[in-house]
Amino acid sequence: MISLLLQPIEHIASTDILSCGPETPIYEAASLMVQSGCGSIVIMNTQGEVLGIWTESDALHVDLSEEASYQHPIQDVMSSPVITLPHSMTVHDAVVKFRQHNIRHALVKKFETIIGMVSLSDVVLCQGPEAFLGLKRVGAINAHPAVILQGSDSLPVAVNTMRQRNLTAVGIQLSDGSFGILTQRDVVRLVATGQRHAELGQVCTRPLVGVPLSTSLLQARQVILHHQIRHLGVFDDHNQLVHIIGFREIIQSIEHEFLLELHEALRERDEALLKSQQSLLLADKVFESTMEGIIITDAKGIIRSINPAFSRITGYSRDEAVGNSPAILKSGKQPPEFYEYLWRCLHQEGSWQGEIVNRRKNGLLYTEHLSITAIRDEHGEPQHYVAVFSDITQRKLAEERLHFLANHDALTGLPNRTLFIEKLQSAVGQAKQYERRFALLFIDLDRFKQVNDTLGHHAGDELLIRIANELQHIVPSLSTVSRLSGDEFTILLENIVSMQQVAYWAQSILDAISAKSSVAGHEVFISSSIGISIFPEDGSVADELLVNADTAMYRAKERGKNNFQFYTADMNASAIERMKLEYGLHRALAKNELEVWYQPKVALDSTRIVGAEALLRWRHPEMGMISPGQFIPIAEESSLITSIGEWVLDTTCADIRSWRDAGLLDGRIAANISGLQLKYSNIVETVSRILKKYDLDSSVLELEITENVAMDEDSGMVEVLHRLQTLGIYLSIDDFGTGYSSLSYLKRLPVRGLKIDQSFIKNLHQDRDDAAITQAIISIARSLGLDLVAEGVELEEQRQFLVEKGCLCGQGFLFSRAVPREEFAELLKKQGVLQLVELGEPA
Ligand SMILES: Nc1nc2c(ncn2[C@@H]2O[C@H](COP(=O)(O)O[C@H]3[C@@H](O)[C@H](n4cnc5c(=O)[nH]c(N)nc54)O[C@@H]3COP(=O)(O)O)[C@@H](O)[C@H]2O)c(=O)[nH]1
Repeated sequence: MISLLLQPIEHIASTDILSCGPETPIYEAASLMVQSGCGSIVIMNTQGEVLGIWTESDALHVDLSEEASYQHPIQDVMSSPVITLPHSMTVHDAVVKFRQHNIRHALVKKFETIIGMVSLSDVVLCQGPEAFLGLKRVGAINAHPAVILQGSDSLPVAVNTMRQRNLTAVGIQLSDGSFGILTQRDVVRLVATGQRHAELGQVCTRPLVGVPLSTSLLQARQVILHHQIRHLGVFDDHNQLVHIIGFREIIQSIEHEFLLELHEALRERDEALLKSQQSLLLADKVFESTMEGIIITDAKGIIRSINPAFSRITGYSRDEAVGNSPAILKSGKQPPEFYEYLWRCLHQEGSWQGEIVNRRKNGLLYTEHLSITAIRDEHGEPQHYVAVFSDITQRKLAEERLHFLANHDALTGLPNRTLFIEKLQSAVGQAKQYERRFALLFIDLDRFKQVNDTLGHHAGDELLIRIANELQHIVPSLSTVSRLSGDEFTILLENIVSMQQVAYWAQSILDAISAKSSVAGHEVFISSSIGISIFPEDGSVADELLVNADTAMYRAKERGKNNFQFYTADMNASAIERMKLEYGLHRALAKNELEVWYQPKVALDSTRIVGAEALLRWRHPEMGMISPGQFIPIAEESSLITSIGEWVLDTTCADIRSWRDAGLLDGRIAANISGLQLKYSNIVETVSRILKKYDLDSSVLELEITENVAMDEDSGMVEVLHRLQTLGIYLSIDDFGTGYSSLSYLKRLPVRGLKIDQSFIKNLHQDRDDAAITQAIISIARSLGLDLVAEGVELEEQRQFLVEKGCLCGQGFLFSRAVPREEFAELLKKQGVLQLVELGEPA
């Protein structure tokens, strides 16, 4: 309905307009109306101006009693003024005008020319009144009761009656009982022909076409159209004429329903309009206030509109953007194929979304998340493109930062284990594809833990950062340096051509790391052990290469640290062995698998026992007796040395106590003490506590410290040794001659004895150098006033040589191997109480 109401009135106006001049006599105007079948005539002057209108109902006002009145000019009886409506006015607005002016007709004007006439009936008819007509009965239209005159009544009586009672027709009862009808149109016809006094029975139209009360208005309308008449008689069940209804009444009777419907339709339209206005307003507000930038382009991609967020993000004002292409934002970071794909998506699917790097007006790059949608017309042709984007630069930076943190070591900034494994896997893939070799270097810092423990974690961190920088500078540019954990670093050397080349880099790394450096205000000497595996020889997958480089690194540790080792297949066996030992060592103490054995120290001239060295033994349930030379380094690496060392001291003191109680021992027993134990285990307090525990005097215990440990000037060793000396402990230097003792430093140490290393004793009877060294050590000891013990005396010639040169105390298989405590007790028993003698007193 709405669409019909919104059409212009010229579409429904009737264009058959009858007109006459204002001077036209009434009868002549009536005659024109009768001839043309029109119900009205428009009165115009010669300029074509509308002066008034004369309708069928106006004909009732003609005085039929006076003949001259027919001659009067029409302008005397016309209605004026006439409402004129513009041709483009909507039907809806015309209805409003009809109601405002209480009229049923209006002329339609186009460019000052009257082109037609529109009536309320035209409006109703153009809406298709069938639906309303079908629902209503003729009895329900509230028509006037029929006015019935007699056929013998005169025409003026009928005209007066119709005028006074505002009727469009009256019924005429004829002498034969049938009915005729006189309508306004009949009156016009009679005016046109000049009849004034005729009897109604002569001039009425007969017969009166009638319908019963129950007839629907739709049927009544069809009867009217069928008979080409304008009025119907309505008869009740007793065949009495109750109403006379005309086409106009029929239409008027549904006007009410029609207007109600119209009102409802308009209300709905207004509501819909309001809603759409509100949603437009809302959309407008969203457009203006959203945080997302919005660009609307035409079909050619030219910017037609942008919102404030666009300007905020890009820096381009509305004037700068509108009329331009979004290419003003192009950063050059996306290749042409990217844009080709974007446009293909837009054409095929109507939308695209993704991330894109663009450039702000100030030249800075930013990343945006962009959604573009094509707006198509009803033919599917794109009319506009709407692009909505948000600036995700900060989010991307945060994501990148998170990604970096997840893949890099926070302290050094180097790739961490996760990223290293990725790079290693990728290196394997590349090397396989291009048949190349690469080397994996596994670097572990030696004694880094001590730096941490003694100087604190800040110093440790400082050292790690320095080493990380060092490594990055030293290796070839395409290498990847990573930090796996703590003091473990890896280096991937790609495209290697020879083992010599790898060895060169490994040595360079060792040299760089072992250089003396200052950390947290202290001079530290740090070194490293490097294990190397080569692709493809030492592994075809990342894990295998890493495990093998790690194994080779352990071999480097075993070989005295500060060196590098290439992986070899046999390393695996010893690595597994080592793992087994380490695992077993953890439970050895708890399971009582450790024992302390004793090797006698004898007076070389008399072979009488003058002391003993406590030596640790591990009776492994499966592997049998394991030498301390095998497991002490593992204990040192895994920090087990502290508890094991303490257990040795406790067991030794317990044995001393029992031998003293048995009256077997009145002398001194030596125990070995590891450098780590000395530095990090509160050795002074431990020794003091254990002596107290067994109620022993400190003079019964000797501690042997290896030469290298004793010479470590930077570790605070001297202070510990002094404290032990203060406690009354006898200190001696083990393996003397293998290290690099500075005699002046040695002189300052609170040691009382030297033990000549067995490597010199072994061949002294046949090697002049060893004999000379041994003799030199004996001289040094003498000049420094130190006791001497020769270790590893296996032959009589060795014993004699030593006695001759003045070394009077020795230890070796010539006299006894290390034996279990019970056996040692037996040895003591055989020769009586062990006296404390000044061993090896220089001659
Ligand atoms: N920190 C600790 N170190 C310890 C402890 N117990 C032993 N050790 C050290 O282990 C290394 C190996 O010791 P071991 O296998 O017991 O060998 C000792 C002797 O059995 C051996 N020896 C003695 N005489 C001879 C000989 O005539 N020939 C020969 N081939 N070997 C002989 O020498 C080792 C004693 O060496 P040393 O300590 O240098 O006097 C060794 O370094 C031990 O120090 C422990 O409890 N803690």
